[in-house]
Amino acid sequence: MTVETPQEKFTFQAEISRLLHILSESLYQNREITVRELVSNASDALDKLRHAALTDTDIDASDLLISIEPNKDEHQLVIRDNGIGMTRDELVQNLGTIAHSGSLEFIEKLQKSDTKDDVSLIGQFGVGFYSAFMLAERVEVRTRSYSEEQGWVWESTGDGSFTISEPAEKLERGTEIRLHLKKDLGEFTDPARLKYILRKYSTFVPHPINVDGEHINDQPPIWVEPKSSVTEEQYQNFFEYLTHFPGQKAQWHLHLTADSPFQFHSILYCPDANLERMGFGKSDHGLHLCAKRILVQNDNRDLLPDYLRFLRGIVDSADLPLNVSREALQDNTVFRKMQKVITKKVLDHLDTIASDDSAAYGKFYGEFGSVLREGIGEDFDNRDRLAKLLRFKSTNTSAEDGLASLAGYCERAPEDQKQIYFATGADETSILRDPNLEIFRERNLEVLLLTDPVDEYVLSTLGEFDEHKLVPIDSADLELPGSEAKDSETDDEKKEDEKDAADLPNGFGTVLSIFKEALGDQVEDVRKSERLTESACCLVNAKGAQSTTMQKVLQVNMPDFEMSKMILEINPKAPLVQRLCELSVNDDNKDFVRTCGQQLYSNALIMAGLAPKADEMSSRVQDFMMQLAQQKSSIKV
Ligand SMILES: Nc1ncnc2c1ncn2[C@@H]1O[C@H](COP(=O)(O)OP(=O)(O)OP(=O)(O)O)[C@@H](O)[C@H]1O
Repeated sequence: MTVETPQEKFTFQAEISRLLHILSESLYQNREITVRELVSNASDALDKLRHAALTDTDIDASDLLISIEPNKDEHQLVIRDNGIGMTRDELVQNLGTIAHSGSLEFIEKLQKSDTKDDVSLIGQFGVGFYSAFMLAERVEVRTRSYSEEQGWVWESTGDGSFTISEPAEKLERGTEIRLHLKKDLGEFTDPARLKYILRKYSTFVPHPINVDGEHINDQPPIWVEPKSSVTEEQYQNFFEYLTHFPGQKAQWHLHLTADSPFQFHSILYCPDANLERMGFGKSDHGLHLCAKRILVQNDNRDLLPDYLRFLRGIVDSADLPLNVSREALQDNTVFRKMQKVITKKVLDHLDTIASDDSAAYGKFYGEFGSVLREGIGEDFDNRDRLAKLLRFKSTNTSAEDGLASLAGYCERAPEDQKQIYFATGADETSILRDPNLEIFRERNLEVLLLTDPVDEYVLSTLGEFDEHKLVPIDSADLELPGSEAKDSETDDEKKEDEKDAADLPNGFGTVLSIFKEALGDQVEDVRKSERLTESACCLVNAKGAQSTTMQKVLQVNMPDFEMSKMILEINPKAPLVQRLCELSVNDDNKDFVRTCGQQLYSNALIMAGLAPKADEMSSRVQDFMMQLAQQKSSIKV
């Protein structure tokens, strides 16, 4: 037995203590993931050493190896690598604090959930090492950095603190993780069981893995193989290897090979679920970037635009320099061309799915549409292509799988329809109650239903699609098919218009002017509505103004933002309005009509999701109730 002296004691960062507590209590059954995580760290350490050797010829990066040594008698499992190793400071930093931004969210999520499924995600959040405490009651790390002669021993029982000491013996370069296994976990000393686990999760590790001296991973790098020779199982295994997510299937994958003008091989995967939607923060994973099969970066986020950040995979190119910094890579011409080509190929692939299998595309869009649509604002060159990939709910029930594309919308629209109409609101039910929709319903015109303000932002950024202007239904800019070109109206149509004007109830003009006077500068205007068929009134945004939903979002985010004044539209066919017109001939009713105007405006505000002045409205409604109550009789007949 070796004796280490002296020991220095450290406390784990609070978040790590929380994580260790959760992991040690976790009932999660799939403890195999610990082996995967530790082997993955060992592989990273070998990659780092090989990378360092590119610039430092004194480093011997030959015979890199990961060895797994089970010890039944001692009830221990050792995972050893001859990689980059860690200095004392690196040990304190790397195995005592949280380095990755996403990991705090992961821990918070674990605390809230019953941890059953979420633990399997541990490797995605840069805290994989700590999974060692799911298997071990005590963990010992013996390590020596390639950059120094002195080695170090890190030790912890996962109870809130760890110690660091100098080993008695001289350590080889690299890292050894010794797991003193929990009592009931003897299976992790069984070589057959370990080989099974490693073949399942670590078969694509690009360095040899030995179990008790036997080399067990001989999987060829499938991305450089011809597509026809790669099986679905290999694609699936590689996806699991890349994502550290056992059992999750990719929605689709794209295997790309190019020889000119530059050479590259790539496999890109679209995961099944979007973790960002599940409450984890913005995904910060990247692609594995290799040059001639040697890993250059394992989280490259520059090769794909941000709006495709959900894709996972590998890109391997003989034309990329091996030894470059992130910044230098950005300036590399081949790299920039590769960005364009890969983005184009992904968009081509999405086009194909969208046209060949709308159900599959609907599933994809449901998960990742919220990320993809960011591209409309970010990627000017591909904006038109991205616009074709957008999907929305729509009032047209025959739209593909409940989601409508802009192209499909334009095909279905009458030929003289020059605009694409959209309605916005907190949810579909409240949008469908919007009185502004009445005319569209009556004339059977399709309206896109937007429940996420980001969609409205996307459509306003887009401006138009296929020569159709994108217009919110509560806009004064609305042009309905058939309502333009008054000059070319036939005599019959002109007569119809005149008849309409003559049909206006007597006193309508008086009612409008009483309303205008009552509302003063609270509104931009009060006018006759062409869009209402049933409701008495609605609010419309003045020409050029943003929609109400958009303005509400701006108001929440910018305290100084002032909503623009709206136009109150009155429906002359509504029975209440007609009665007010009759009453308006008698001057004695003027006050009553005025109060009705104020109340109609309050109602319209509520329907538009805006708040009327609560005190004024409640006393007004109370007065109305009083008037009605006084007309009732208390005598029982
Ligand atoms: N075998 C090892 N050799 C050298 N350094 C290691 C080794 N294992 C862990 N480390 C260091 O500890 C850090 C924390 O490891 P952990 O598994 O918790 O997260 P990570 O590996 O950084 O995350 P990710 O798996 O997302 O890359 C690593 O980044 C690395 O610097």
